[in-house]
Amino acid sequence: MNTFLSCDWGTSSFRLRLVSRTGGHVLQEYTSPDGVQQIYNAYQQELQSSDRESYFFAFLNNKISAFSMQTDIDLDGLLLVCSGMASSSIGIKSLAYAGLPFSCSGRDVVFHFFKPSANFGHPLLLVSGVRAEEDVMRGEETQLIGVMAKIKDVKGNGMFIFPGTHSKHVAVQNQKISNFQTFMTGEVYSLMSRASILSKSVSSSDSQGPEMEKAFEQGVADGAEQNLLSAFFKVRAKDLFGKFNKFENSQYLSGLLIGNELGNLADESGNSVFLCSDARLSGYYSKALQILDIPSTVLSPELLRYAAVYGQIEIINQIEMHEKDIFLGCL
Ligand SMILES: O=C(O)C(=O)C[C@@H](O)[C@H](O)CO
Repeated sequence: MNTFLSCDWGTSSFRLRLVSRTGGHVLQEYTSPDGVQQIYNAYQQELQSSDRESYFFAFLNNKISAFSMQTDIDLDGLLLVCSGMASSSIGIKSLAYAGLPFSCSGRDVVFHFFKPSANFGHPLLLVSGVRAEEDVMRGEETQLIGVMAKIKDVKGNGMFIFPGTHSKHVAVQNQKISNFQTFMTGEVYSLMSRASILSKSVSSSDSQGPEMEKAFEQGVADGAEQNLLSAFFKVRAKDLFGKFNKFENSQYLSGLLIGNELGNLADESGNSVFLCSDARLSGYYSKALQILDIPSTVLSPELLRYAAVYGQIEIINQIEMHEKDIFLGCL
């Protein structure tokens, strides 16, 4: 079989794709905000009448049936590959992390293979994450494997930035992850703009303009230079003193956080920086890198959209190469 189902399941998003293994073409796609966190919370509220694995399998069965109806394609028995938070303490099954150094070829991936069962009729390859001394990631390693497979001119060294709820700065040396660091940029933005006193001083908007850009630029510069806990309060002061309106202030807050995150890259001189972002955040991060004078290569947001799919294909290839019989009859 040349097609498989690819699931990139994050804390707050669910992406299911029908993929042709040759060339990595995405034939059909379904996305929803049904992140792992939401399913785990629902499982906990339902008085745990079933075990966690069965609960997640029931959810996946429903999603795959709906996907099959929507596309009018028979998906029965297709291999499902799942990366991201599905292998975490709030996912289908908690898997141990792989350690460092971690090869970007996919060779070092820790995984669990579920044969088709009465509960779930698909063979399932559940991909685990990677741990550092004091940090963890699940999902970004698979995206990085995909990026490295597609970008042939990357020499195998550099700092790879994956913006998001939990932004990752991943250091790669000789095609291996040597270390990484998480920045809670997206999550802190959401908390500060919704749940703190600053919620009264900011309003998000999709519109752009020179004033909005100026506010973002100032935020990036202040965030990179100043103590963040103190800089946060300037958002309130700017509102009270009429220096920025609430839309501009939202850009300023966003700039503060991104500037503070990227300010850490000042020590990276001599190491190439690669921005690995989807379309939603690429503009903000590339602008911030420019403002901070950090030379970087901005990878195409279209490549990042499907990086998890490309990474999963590399992982399948590696597993097939080293554990020949595992997919017998599934692929
Ligand atoms: O492994 C875990 O439990 C995580 O929390 C990893 C998380 O940071 C993802 O990498 C991105 O959200």
